[in-house]
Amino acid sequence: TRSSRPQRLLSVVKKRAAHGDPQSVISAIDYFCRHNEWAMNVGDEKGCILDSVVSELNPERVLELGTYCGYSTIRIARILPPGARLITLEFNPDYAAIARQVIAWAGLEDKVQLVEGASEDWIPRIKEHFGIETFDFVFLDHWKDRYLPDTKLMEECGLLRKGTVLLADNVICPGVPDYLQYVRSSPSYESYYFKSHLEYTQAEDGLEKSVFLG
Ligand SMILES: Cn1cnc(CNC(=O)c2cc(-c3ccc(F)cc3)cc(O)c2O)c1
Ligand SMILES: [Mg+2]
Repeated sequence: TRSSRPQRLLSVVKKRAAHGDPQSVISAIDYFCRHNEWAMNVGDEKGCILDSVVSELNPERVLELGTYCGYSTIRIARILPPGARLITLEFNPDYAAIARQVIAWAGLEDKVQLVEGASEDWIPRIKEHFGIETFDFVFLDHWKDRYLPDTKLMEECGLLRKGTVLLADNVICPGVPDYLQYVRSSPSYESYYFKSHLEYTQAEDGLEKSVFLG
């Protein structure tokens, strides 16, 4: 049977990118998705915004919701300070299996822990399972109808502290209207919209950066 899109992405990475070189993995995926086959990675344009938010914050503890093929996982992990850790949750086992190989090809497996399962099942267990108090940075890129309930769940589980930065992908396309309304109207958040484009296209999309005020 035909290979899957994530399998095709992994084979491009192995063919075009240098083992242990995260930037070459990022470039190989972006080239393929722009010239051969679109895929729902955060992409190069929004990826540069992600890079700037992460490098300004220099987070020690990072949570990513929605791994897909690991593209944003390696974008973040490649610029984390030594000793920093990224936990990434992926519901789909096929995506997770590909992502593990992409992360390993980039040589970043020591900074990343990929966990398979539903975010609502894992979020309440992160503290005791990973020995983590709170997160410094959270990247939301999973199912769009889970952004708001999972954000409320992270608040309830005490995983956010004064100053924790949430960065949400796709706030325009496909869109997360309930999440946007919440973080923009809640007194517990200070939000900012980075206008950009849907990965590899000219359609509008953007990232919403929301600082938790406690
Ligand atoms: C199945 N699945 C596993 N994870 C997820 C969560 N991600 C998305 O849904 C997602 C979707 C799109 C997108 C798709 C079609 C379209 F026409 C326009 C945009 C872009 C993204 O950046 C995304 O993150 C979905
Ligand atoms: Mg996305």
